[in-house]
Amino acid sequence: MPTATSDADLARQAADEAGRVLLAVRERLAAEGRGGREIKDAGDRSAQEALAAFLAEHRPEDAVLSEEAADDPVRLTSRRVWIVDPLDGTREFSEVGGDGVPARTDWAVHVALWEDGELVAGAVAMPAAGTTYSTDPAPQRPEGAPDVVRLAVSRSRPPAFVTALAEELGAELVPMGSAGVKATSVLRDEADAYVHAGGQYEWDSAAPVAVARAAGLHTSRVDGSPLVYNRPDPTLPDLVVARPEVAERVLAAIARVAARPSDQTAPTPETAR
Ligand SMILES: Nc1ncnc2c1ncn2[C@@H]1O[C@H](COP(=O)(O)O)[C@@H](OP(=O)(O)O)[C@H]1O
Ligand SMILES: [Mg+2]
Repeated sequence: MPTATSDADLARQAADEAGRVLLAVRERLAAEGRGGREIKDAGDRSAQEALAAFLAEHRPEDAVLSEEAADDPVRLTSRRVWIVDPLDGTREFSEVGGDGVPARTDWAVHVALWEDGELVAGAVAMPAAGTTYSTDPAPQRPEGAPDVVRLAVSRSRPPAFVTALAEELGAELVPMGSAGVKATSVLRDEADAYVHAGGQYEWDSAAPVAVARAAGLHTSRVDGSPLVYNRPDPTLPDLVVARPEVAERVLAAIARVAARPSDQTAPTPETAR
């Protein structure tokens, strides 16, 4: 159905729709006493179905690259490609508390639009927190330079490189799940930067990076080079999202850690591609 809805609004609507589905699925399965694996799988599947149906209805001409769908090579010759992660922070989504009630809010739905070489719109929904960020209207960012940098880091598998970076910077680590939650934690003033290395895919960072850029945050690879999307190989193993006031400091510290000759924690040429 053709509409006059902007791509940014559509991204937000799509992420919110998948978020509603995810909340309902999680509540139902947790009430039935199902385990983490079942909740993960049902979440991935139902959010993928919701996003695929939504995009097919509203933007039928566009290609889609999704974590949860087979990679269709048509995206490599398409002008417009939606890059989506139906459920980011799958582990946190599936965690149920001792009382049998799911409690974690650090998981997200990512919906980004790539057009002619650039990310042009996107949304990151945090359904359990009742918050959705989109590129338009752009979120506000906190301003000012902190004395002690707070680095958002994976709560389940913090990369050794980021632990070494925190020591180099004298930074505090703030653990949480989901790449989208970590990137937007800078907007919530819970962290000043999100640095990741060692493995990720385009869908993990496309929407978070689109939203972060719209808010005026620094975004790049760990070597400072630009993040490039819709490549034949969707591997995109590292990134930096940072308040502009700390970006130079963080990138300089990353370079020092990476330059340590015997440091096994530095991103290798492969992971820092
Ligand atoms: N070394 C690695 N290799 C591949 N993917 C990784 C990774 N480290 C983190 N990720 C992905 O990045 C997202 C955020 O992870 P984390 O919360 O640990 O920081 C997760 O996405 P999914 O939940 O969509 O699988 C996770 O799978
Ligand atoms: Mg992901």
